[in-house]
Amino acid sequence: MAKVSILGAGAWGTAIAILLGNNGHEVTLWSALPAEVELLKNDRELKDKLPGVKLPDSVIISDDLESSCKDKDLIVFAVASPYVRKTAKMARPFIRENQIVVNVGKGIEESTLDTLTDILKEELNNADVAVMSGPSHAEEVSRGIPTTCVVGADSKATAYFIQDVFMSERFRVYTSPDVIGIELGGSIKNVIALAAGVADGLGFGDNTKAALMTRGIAEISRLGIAMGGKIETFAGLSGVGDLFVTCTSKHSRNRNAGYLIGKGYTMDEAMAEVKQVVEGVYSAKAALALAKKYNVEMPIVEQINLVLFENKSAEEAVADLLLRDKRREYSELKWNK
Ligand SMILES: NC(=O)C1=CN([C@@H]2O[C@H](COP(=O)(O)OP(=O)(O)OC[C@H]3O[C@@H](n4cnc5c(N)ncnc54)[C@H](O)[C@@H]3O)[C@@H](O)[C@H]2O)C=CC1
Ligand SMILES: O=C(CO)COP(=O)(O)O
Repeated sequence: MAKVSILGAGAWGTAIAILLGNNGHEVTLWSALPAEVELLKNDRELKDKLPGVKLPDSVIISDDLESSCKDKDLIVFAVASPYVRKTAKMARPFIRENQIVVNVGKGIEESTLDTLTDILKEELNNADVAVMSGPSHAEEVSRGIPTTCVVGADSKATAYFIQDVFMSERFRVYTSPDVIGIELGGSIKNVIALAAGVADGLGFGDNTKAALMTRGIAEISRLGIAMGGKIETFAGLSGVGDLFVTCTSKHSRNRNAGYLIGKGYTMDEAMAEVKQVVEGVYSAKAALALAKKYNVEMPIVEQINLVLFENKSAEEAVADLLLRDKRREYSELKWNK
């Protein structure tokens, strides 16, 4: 059994603590937020986000970062993306050489365009940093609903180790060397899910949703490949898999925020209503900046940025998407005559 610490005790960190506690590991769940620590210590349950699911008795709740990081086989970063760098800086003095760390958050830092594994590699410079992602809502993982994810790591040994720690009869883990592809799939699907939610809020139908998802994965793949990701990853769990779940699930924070925006809420009102982190809002500008940097067309990402940050009406954005210049579905496919 492994000694594991989870940094970040929101919905996802807590669901992972439940999974790994039930897998028989020695688990510590740490948070920087005193209210979160207090709540979990008192109730052994994240009542507002995962009601009715208790933490296993063995899981230790902590607000002490030093002891949480000391002598651990694995450190899981489950922090909302805007706080990953800050948390990594705080943890840095306590991270030993070659410490295995896995990011399970999904986002891109707006100011640097770094992925979350980039940030962890920079801030924890002696650590062995990996990523785990896939279609995995905390609400379902915490209840033992069958789920699959993929772990990306630079070394096979690290990927296999993390796979062993997480695998259970209800949580299947695949491995991959494509760290950047997994990071981008997980982050940018949130931006597409906002658009899918907007379409739902406007009262559009399944055709619209399927169009956004299909053209959305085309955008994600184009950017991901330009940045060194592999096409297979975007057809996999951290590509279409996560896009499907985020664009369609009642649990999705991004889809639900988009839905409210489609109904006429402002971005801030929608985020306040959803209450939990809406990562797509933080990643939208970064995705657009990456598209420009890598000279890749991302029209859905472009339009959702205009809706979120430039007050463009959602109806107008949809019309502009449909009336873009005519083109082939995939420019790589050519006629012989
Ligand atoms: N909720 C889910 O089903 C899943 C979430 N994720 C990803 O995991 C990450 C965390 O998501 P959730 O747990 O859902 O979010 P959440 O909103 O429930 O919790 C975010 C957590 O970030 C930390 N945090 C917030 N403000 C902070 C601050 N000022 N300083 C330091 N830490 C702070 C806290 O521990 C907080 O609970 C996100 O990147 C999300 O995309 C990935 C897979 C599933
Ligand atoms: O990434 C997630 C599930 O895989 C969670 O994000 P959403 O809540 O927006 O779907």
